[in-house]
Amino acid sequence: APLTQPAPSPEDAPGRLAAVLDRRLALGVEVARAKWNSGQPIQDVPREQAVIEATVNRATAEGIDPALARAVIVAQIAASRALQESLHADWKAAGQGRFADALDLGRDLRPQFDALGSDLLAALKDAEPALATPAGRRAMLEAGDRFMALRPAAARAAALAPFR
Ligand SMILES: O=C(O)C(=O)C[C@]1(C(=O)O)C=C[C@@H](O)C=C1
Repeated sequence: APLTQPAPSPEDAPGRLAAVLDRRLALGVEVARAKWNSGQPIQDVPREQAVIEATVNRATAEGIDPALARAVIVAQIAASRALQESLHADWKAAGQGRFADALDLGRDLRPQFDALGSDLLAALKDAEPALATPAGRRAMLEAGDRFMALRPAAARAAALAPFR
């Protein structure tokens, strides 16, 4: 997020959730760089299934509506894919070479996704009551547009689809 982005206030649960969603997209940028170097496909279906299953199981254990948790994580994975595809298209058009400083997907990045998953569920649990109301969903969409303003439009739209 840009340095000018105000931090969400403690009582702003949709803002906190939007901030976590933007951090997840920031990880997607790093994944896009790793996969650009390795030539690995952007989509990894077994990994997606594992992330979704872990999220739904933990949500259930923590008293979060599992259907909400599933919809949110499925949307964030779609957003990450859209972001990575957009970046690869840009890099292809620009004739971008290999990145000298990309992180390692398995060793560095997937553990960061797993760690961020805890923050995502904590923020989702706090935002859950607001998200049950039209005003809360509106606040979520506004916060998402602000926090993800600099991400590709397709990624932002996919990330926010469950709140429309
Ligand atoms: O872990 C990866 O390989 C990613 O690209 C991240 C991610 C995700 O959002 O969790 C997105 C797309 C892949 O299909 C699998 C998982």
